[in-house]
Amino acid sequence: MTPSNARDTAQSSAGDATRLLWRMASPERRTVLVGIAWLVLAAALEAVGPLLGKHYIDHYLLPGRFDDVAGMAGLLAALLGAGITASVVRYAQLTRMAGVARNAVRRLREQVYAHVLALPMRFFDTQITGALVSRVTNDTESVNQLYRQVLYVMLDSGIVVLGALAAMAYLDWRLMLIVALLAPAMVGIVWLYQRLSAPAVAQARALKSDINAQLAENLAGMAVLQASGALPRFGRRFAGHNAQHYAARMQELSANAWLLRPALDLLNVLLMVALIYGFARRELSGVEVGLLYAFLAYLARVVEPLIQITMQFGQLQQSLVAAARVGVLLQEPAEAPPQGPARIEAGALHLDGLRAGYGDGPDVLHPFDVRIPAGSLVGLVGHTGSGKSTLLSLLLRFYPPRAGQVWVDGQPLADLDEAALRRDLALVPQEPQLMPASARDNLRMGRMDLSDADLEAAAQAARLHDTLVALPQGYDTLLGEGGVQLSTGQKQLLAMARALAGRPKVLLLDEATANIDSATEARLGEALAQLRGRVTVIAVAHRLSTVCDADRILVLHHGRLVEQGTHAELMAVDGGVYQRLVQLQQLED
Ligand SMILES: Nc1ncnc2c1ncn2[C@@H]1O[C@H](COP(=O)(O)OP(=O)(O)OP(=O)(O)O)[C@@H](O)[C@H]1O
Repeated sequence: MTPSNARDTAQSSAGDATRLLWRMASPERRTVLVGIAWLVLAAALEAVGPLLGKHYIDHYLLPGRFDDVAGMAGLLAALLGAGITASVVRYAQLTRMAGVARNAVRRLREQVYAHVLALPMRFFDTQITGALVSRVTNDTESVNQLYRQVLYVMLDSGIVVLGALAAMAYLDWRLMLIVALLAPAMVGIVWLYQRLSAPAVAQARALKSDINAQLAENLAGMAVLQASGALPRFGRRFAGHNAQHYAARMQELSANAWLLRPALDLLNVLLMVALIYGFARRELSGVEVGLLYAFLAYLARVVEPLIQITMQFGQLQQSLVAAARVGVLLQEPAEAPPQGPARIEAGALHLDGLRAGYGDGPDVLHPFDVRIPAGSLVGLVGHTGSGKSTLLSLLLRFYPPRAGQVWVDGQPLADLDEAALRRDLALVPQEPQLMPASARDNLRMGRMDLSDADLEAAAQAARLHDTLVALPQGYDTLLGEGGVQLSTGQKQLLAMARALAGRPKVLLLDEATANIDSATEARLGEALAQLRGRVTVIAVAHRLSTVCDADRILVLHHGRLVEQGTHAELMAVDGGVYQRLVQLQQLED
């Protein structure tokens, strides 16, 4: 992000960020309003202090009326009572505001998480995982700081300042006006500070997200990094980002160091001089000594909170940028859930003139018309990059087609209820993912309607049961990060069992047997054969032995359906793409 871009982001989004914060806190609007009312009361009680002091000077100290013990004791009791009550009220309210802040951030984080998970797959094509994680964790935490500052320091200090100014106006409004000059001066300082620091803050935030992204990317690809000897190059890239982050933070800190506390301290001294000058021009009678005391006491109550407020602007700036980044993520359009059929009854598919591509790129799948009867086994083959996975992605509704439609049992796939789609259409992906959880939980994947017997039956069918039973705690052994690591082939079997456990109507296999030895593959073939007639299976395979007894094989070439038929029919096409693929594979073997 260039500095000017960063400044635009920071400034244009401050309003959006404020609206977002208000929305998140709005369920507790009443608590905030009641809290403000109590804080006003606390400020009023505190403002009474110097008035009582003035009364003591004017009525007891200067006239020497020390014999009125009862009066002085009353005064002292009033002073103590006001001070203690103000402290208790403030403590209670600030604790209550902290609860509001934490609740608002909890709500925000839940909303961001749910929103991100509901975003269409194409969104993730352009996102870097670490940067997204940074938004959901760091940025929302920074928003918490914002609430704390707005609700605690700014609100509380603002009310104290107003209380002190009101008391000064009651005593002498002309002298109060001299003190009130501090407010526009402070606004000027903060404005200047924001202009100087906003771009640096936004830039530092974006760079921090880059740093997180690089770290996440490196950790995920550690084996490749180490094997390719790329560590020094990545180290230099990391150091580069880190140095830029340091420079951006230093730029912001130097604006902070010059403008916030020192500038206000200077203003404080100037005000003090102005006030004393104001008093010097008046006749210093006995009454005026009490007034001078009260004014100096109130001046401290105006200046210190104002310093507190301005000191917060550095953090405020960062938090606003973070809130804006979270806001942008929340504005990312999610798709409305379709309201169509709630089940896939049979699993008959009709691929009707599908055209597909990514972003603004060219079409990678060109229209063809294929009807797949329910319960049949269909092989999908073709060279690398021919569009096989793209076709599966359309069936999974990860991307909408540019034209055409998939029909499931005569209903548009696009209308199928989301839960039904995910339950009745299962995928065994090319790269199976294990969660850091037990084998059982990895099989169940949150589907609480599946019994242990269902899971074990699926593991039996996927030829994984014996492997799992042999683990230290059997099905309860922790797998994945920090647990037992399965081999790539075993992971594929687990992904297969996971898919079978839900008893899908349509099963998509994306190179599901690529890492499995021939003996296991043959046994899996038997398991798949048992699904015949009950489950529609579409199997993408490079290893053609997997699909040679399929009911039909679809051959894709540069995104076009160029051949289809049984293995025997396709082998009979002299010079055909399928025949060549088989011959090439025989040569490799
Ligand atoms: N997320 C994506 N963004 C942009 N282009 C993509 C994306 N995924 C695939 N492509 C492009 O679409 C084309 C088809 O890719 P696809 O993954 O469907 O091929 P495939 O037949 O499954 O290949 P393989 O056998 O290697 O898995 C390729 O040219 C690929 O570069």
